[in-house]
Amino acid sequence: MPVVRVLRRVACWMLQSPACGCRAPVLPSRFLGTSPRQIPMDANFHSTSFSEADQQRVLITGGLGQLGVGLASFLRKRFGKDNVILSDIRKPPEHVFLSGPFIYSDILDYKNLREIVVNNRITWLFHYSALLSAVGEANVSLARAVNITGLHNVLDVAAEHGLRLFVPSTIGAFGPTSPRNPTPDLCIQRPRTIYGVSKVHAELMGEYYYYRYGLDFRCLRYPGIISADSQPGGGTTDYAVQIFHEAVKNGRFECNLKPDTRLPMMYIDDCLRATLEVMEAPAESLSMRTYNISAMSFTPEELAQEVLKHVPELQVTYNVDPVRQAIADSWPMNFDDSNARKDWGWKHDFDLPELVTTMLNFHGSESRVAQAN
Ligand SMILES: NC(=O)C1=CN([C@@H]2O[C@H](COP(=O)(O)OP(=O)(O)OC[C@H]3O[C@@H](n4cnc5c(N)ncnc54)[C@H](O)[C@@H]3O)[C@@H](O)[C@H]2O)C=CC1
Ligand SMILES: CC(=O)[C@H](N)C(=O)O
Repeated sequence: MPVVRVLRRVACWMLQSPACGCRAPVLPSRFLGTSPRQIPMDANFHSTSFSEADQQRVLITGGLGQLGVGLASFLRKRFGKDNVILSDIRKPPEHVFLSGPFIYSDILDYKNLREIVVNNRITWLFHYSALLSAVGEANVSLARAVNITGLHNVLDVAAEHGLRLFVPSTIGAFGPTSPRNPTPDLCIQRPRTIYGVSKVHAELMGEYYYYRYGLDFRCLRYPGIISADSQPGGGTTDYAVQIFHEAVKNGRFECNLKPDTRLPMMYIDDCLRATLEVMEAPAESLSMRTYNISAMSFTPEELAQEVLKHVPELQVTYNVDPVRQAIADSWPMNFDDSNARKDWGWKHDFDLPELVTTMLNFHGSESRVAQAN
């Protein structure tokens, strides 16, 4: 009988969320040994002076990439301009610098990160810094540093200061042995890129910190994201952004993936809304800490056909990049996001036709769209 009781307690500790109340208290030495990050035994990660009802103070790392500027502008509408700080290691363009707070932050510099969080009384952190799939393969050691060591710094700072932490994962966290059509939330994950390996690591570390230290870690696996006003940072799905720039600029597009390569994709507005929705979801509605989200799935050929409806003179050719093609061939073709839809009501707005009209309109081709209709 005592054995059964002990086993039950252990199972409860291993399986339940920190919120369940039946969990054993956090282990005596909560943190990481000898580093300056060592935390006193009586530290309480949730003892900041901010409550849920308080105004959030937000930090975005890696904010000058394809997604960060859009995220900042989206979150500023919700929390106020001065409460959302964009950060990166690059120099911001003037319009970004003038649009709200910007700060230098290298996620590899733990003390710098901690100073920013403390001085700005940050409560929520969106961790966007990363090297994406194609550039990651071109510079594995840098990708390992930024995507893995950088993540460790972010996790520690977030846990130490009781932050709510969002880290995006990706369709790239799956590999050739995962079910690809569709790919569920929970299945075999054996990616073969440093990017994918680092994202599986992020998913697992975030969940570990949640169960072990009560860190409020939330993660979405994004599909390829398509945005009009920002350039992609070296991924495998970049072609789906570039086709719009090229279609409008010179009426020609050379695609670096084969015409029948099917990948899950999403318009940036859906992606940013999903990100805020999962961050604002009540903890009790989240049955998992990492969710797939999905909107549409198409091949280069299907995307080109849809663009051609509006830009009939567009010429599309194919010159396959073997690195990107091998990556794409190992990724999901369709993403199963039924858990996100069930748990916190995720619903996308943009399918392929809306995506194409929105992108072309943004690129100033309203007249072409009008002509074609
Ligand atoms: N764009 C997409 O289609 C998808 C993006 N994601 C994830 O969303 C996040 C944002 O993606 P993007 O904006 O597209 O990436 P991006 O590659 O365009 O931007 C990443 C940013 O990280 C910054 N960075 C690099 N090293 C840094 C360091 N040491 N310290 C601080 N910042 C550093 C870069 O300067 C860059 O501005 C990434 O984590 C990515 O993995 C996930 C799936 C799809
Ligand atoms: C899907 C992603 O994570 C990114 N756009 C990439 O292609 O690397």
